[in-house]
Amino acid sequence: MQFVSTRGQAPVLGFSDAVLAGLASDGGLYVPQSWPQFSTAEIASFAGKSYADVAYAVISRFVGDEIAPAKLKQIIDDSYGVFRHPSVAPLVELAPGHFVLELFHGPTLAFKDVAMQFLSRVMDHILAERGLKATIVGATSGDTGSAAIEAFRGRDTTDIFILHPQGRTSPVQRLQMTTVLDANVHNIALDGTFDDCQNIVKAMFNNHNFRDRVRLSGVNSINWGRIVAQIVYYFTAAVSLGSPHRPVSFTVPTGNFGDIFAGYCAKAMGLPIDKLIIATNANDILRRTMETGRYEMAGVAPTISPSMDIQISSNFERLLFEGAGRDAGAVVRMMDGLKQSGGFAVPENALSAIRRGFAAATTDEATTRATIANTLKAADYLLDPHTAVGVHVAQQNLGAIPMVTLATAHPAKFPAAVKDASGIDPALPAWLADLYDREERLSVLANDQQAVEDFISARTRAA
Ligand SMILES: Cc1ncc(COP(=O)(O)O)c(C=O)c1O
Ligand SMILES: N[C@@H](CCOP(=O)(O)O)C(=O)O
Repeated sequence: MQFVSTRGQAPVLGFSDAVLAGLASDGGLYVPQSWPQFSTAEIASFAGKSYADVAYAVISRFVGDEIAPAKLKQIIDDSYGVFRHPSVAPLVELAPGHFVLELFHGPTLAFKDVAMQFLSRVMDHILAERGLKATIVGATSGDTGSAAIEAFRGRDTTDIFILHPQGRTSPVQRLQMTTVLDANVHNIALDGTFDDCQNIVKAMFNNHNFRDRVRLSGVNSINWGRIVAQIVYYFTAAVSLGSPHRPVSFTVPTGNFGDIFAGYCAKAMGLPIDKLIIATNANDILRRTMETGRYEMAGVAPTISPSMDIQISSNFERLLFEGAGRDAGAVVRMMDGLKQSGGFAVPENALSAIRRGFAAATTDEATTRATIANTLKAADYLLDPHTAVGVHVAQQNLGAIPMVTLATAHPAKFPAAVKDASGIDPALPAWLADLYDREERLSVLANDQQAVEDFISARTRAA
C-alpha cells in the first residue's frame, strides 16, 4: 500500500515512512493511494471476533508486507491488552436505537488511547529496526497530549514534546501530562490557543532543516498511523448492530476531524454507514462550512468541551482532497487561501460530495449541560461534555437506522463541568486517584516557533 499527499508534491511513501513522516514534506496529509475493500462476507466474518482480531484485519490492509504478520499481530494484541474493558470499545444503549460507543477505557480515559497505544508501538518497532531515534511533537487541547505521553513515556527510540495551550485544558488533562516525569517526556505550556500550538507544530514540519536535523515525527491525527487505528471501531460497532446486513449511522463530536474522517474511511472500505454527522460545540466552523460553502476562521471561544475548541480542523483537508476528486491543486489553492486570508470557498464539486456523505449541527453550552442532566435522568448514564455535544445532535437525527454516538472521553476528565451540569462529582479510576498529589513538570514558552525549536534542539536525543 502506498500513500500520497493531499497537496501532490511530496514523495509517495509506504506505510512505515508515512507514519514516521507525520506531515508530508509539501505540508499536505498522507492518504492511501486507493481504498482497500472489504466484501460483505468479509465484514460479516468480523461478528464474534475480538477487537484485536478485527483491528488486525483492518490495519494489515494498510501495512501490506512492511511489518511481518506475527509482529503486527503482537503490536496490536499488546496495544489493546492495556484496555480495561474486555470489548475494548463497548456499546451501551441510551434509548431505543441510540447507542454510545465507549472509547474511554484506555489508560488516559479518552478515545485517543485507541490509536496512540498502537502508534507508539508501531513507531518504536520501525525505529528500532532502522536503528534510529526520533523527536515526536504534538499539539494538544488536552487529550491527544495525555494519551501520547502515556504511550511514549520511557521509550528509548523517542523523545516526546507536547504543546498545550496554557490554562485552556481541564486540570485533570493537564495533570495527566505534566505529572509524567520520564526523562523522554517534555511538556510545553504555550501562551496561546490550541490552534497556535498546532500552527507551530506544522511550521516545524515545514522547516525542513529543523525537521531533518531532529528527525521530527508527529502524533496528531495528521499522522496516518492515528487514523488507521481509529477506523477499526466503526467496524466493530456497526457489525455488532447488524452490519453489513443493515446500515448504521454515526454522530461524532468533532474538532480536528480525525475521528469522523476515520468513519469516512470505513465507509470507503465497504462498511454500510448511512449518515456521518459532525457535532460541534460553539466553535462551529465545520457546521458553517457545510451550510455556507465557505471555510471561514473566527476566534476560538472557550467551552466546557475544551478538546473541541478548534478552528483549524486539520483532517478536513483529507476530506476536501477526496471531495474534490483527489485534485491536489484544488487543495493547495484552498490551503493558500486559509493561510493568506483566513478562509476559502469550497469548490462546488467538493461541497456537494461532502454534503452527500455528511450532516452537521452544533450544540450550545446550555444544551450541552441540559443533555448531561437529562441523560442521567432518562438513562442513568453520565456523559462527559464532548459526548454530550454528540448525543444532543444525534437525538435530532434518530430514525429507523441505528445511531451510534462516539463517547470520546470519560466524565472524570472534566469533573467541574460534569458536576455543574449533573450534581455528580465523577471519581477518577484507582490508577489516577492520587493525580492531584503528584509532582508536576512543565515549561512555559511564548507563542513563538523559534523558542519552541530551540527548546527541542537543546533536549532531543535524536539530533
Ligand atoms: C474528548 C474529545 N472529543 C472529541 C474530540 C474531537 O475529535 P477530532 O479532533 O478527531 O475531531 C477530541 C479531540 O480531538 C477530544 O479530545
Ligand atoms: N482534541 C485534540 C486536539 C488534537 O487532535 P488530534 O486528534 O489531531 O491529535 C486533543 O485532545 O488534543
